[in-house]
Amino acid sequence: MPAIIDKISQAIHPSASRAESTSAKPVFDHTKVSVVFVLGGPGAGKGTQCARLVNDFGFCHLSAGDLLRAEQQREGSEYGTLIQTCIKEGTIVPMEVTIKLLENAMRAAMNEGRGGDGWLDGKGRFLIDGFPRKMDQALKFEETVCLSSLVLFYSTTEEVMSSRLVERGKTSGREDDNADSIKKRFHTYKSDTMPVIQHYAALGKVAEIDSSGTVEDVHQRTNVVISELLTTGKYTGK
Ligand SMILES: Nc1ncnc2c1ncn2[C@@H]1O[C@H](COP(=O)(O)OP(=O)(O)OP(=O)(O)O)[C@@H](O)[C@H]1O
Ligand SMILES: O=c1ccn([C@@H]2O[C@H](COP(=O)(O)O)[C@@H](O)[C@H]2O)c(=O)[nH]1
Repeated sequence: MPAIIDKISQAIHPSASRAESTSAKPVFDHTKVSVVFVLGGPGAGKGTQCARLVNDFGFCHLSAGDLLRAEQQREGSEYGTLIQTCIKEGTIVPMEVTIKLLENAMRAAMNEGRGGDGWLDGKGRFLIDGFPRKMDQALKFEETVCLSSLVLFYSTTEEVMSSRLVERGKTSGREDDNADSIKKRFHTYKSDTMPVIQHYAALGKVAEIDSSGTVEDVHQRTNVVISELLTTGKYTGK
């Protein structure tokens, strides 16, 4: 592992040993820990639906964007400025930072002693929202942290997403809910994230859900997919 990447890993998670972060096996066993990636364009409704799935199925919801914003705010973080610039410009933060934040958050959730079906006997279930945004992240996360079970892909038009973001921007306080950043985020989504969705689609691991309708409509469609995944261990799309 190059020195700069080692430095980033150690800074974000000082207790992680070098052996741990370079081990050949992923940290979590995917036969026990379910990871569902949640993708879609900016404003497609990922976070909104994840909140519903937490209630319905006891998932732990980890938003990569939220973790990065928290790291940006953390006193003493040496990545604050880097993260702030990437978010404003709609570009992607170096994968080592985001993957380490996700791994740490997953470990913390696994150690919390959560109850319920999905969390007994070393099991866990995670919604990883807004990640992986780029192929390098997808490959590295699955190699080192956990293999994913499914990609929930929320799709709608750019017009719908844009108007939702502009509306959200009136109260969100987010530095990227403005016309200039939104344009840049769409660009990154098309150039970097669409190939990730295509990659998983080729593996038969994508459930595409039209998120143009009401929150409730989208929620119902999502529940059909997740119920099948959790009952049978896979999603067939039938
Ligand atoms: N089906 C829907 N109909 C109308 N508004 C919606 C719907 N789903 C979400 N919204 C609203 O659209 C905005 C964006 O939704 P949300 O934050 O869930 O999107 P997101 O995909 O997580 O966005 P981002 O990637 O930018 O974080 C929010 O203000 C939310 O309340
Ligand atoms: O894996 C990721 C996820 C997010 N980012 C950066 O954060 C912003 C906001 O993400 P949201 O999911 O919309 O909250 C995104 O535009 C990226 O700049 C990232 O770098 N890597």
